[in-house]
Amino acid sequence: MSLKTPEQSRTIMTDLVLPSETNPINNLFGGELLARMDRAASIAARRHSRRIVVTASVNHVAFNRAIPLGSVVTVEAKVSRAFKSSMEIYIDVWIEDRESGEKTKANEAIYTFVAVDETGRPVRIEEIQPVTELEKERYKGALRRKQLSLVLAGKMKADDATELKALFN
Ligand SMILES: CCCCCCCCCCCCCCCC(=O)SCCNC(=O)CCNC(=O)[C@H](O)C(C)(C)COP(=O)(O)OP(=O)(O)OC[C@H]1O[C@@H](n2cnc3c(N)ncnc32)[C@H](O)[C@@H]1OP(=O)(O)O
Repeated sequence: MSLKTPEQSRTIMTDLVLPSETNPINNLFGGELLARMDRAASIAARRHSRRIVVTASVNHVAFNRAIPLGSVVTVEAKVSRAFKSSMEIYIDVWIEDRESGEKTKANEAIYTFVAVDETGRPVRIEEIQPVTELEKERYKGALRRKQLSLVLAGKMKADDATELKALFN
């Protein structure tokens, strides 16, 4: 049987920015965006694993562009790599120009989800096979990012993070 692809987990959520979701300078609250990304990522993780999933870590968030009130925001999440029970989810955030409809990349983030059983214990999941160049690039970097996240969380010794250390050699 062929492996699942990142495309099969792709989850797209499009929504508006309402006044109750903005900060005093009329841009989307960072926390609101984090919640939207968490929701999209959890569905992508679930689509890949078909199991209960929990957020284990927010590995990276870049708020590169403020998102103004009234914007149409699209959050696109895909599993970039599946390990034993954990999955890296890559999230791209786009805003749409009201006149032209053209989409501009506003932010991106990387989350880690873990598939668990009904008692919360991690369970084995299927591997994933990247197809496009971007998917292959994200797949390749995912082990390094997993090791960095584990080192920062105090769950791995820096000495054991071989893939991460290779960056500096
Ligand atoms: C079907 C389509 C339509 C679907 C339509 C419905 C969709 C409906 C979806 C609803 C989805 C709701 C989504 C709610 C999302 C929350 O909001 S969950 C709430 C927030 N999160 C939590 O409460 C999680 C609390 N933490 C835990 O339960 C445990 O720490 C964890 C995450 C299960 C890990 O447990 P653990 O004992 O550390 O287990 P351990 O074996 O050491 O690690 C397990 C894996 O996690 C990795 N890991 C652990 N910590 C980290 C870390 N900091 N960084 C990176 N990796 C880590 C390990 O490396 C390991 O990876 P693998 O090598 O197995 O791949």
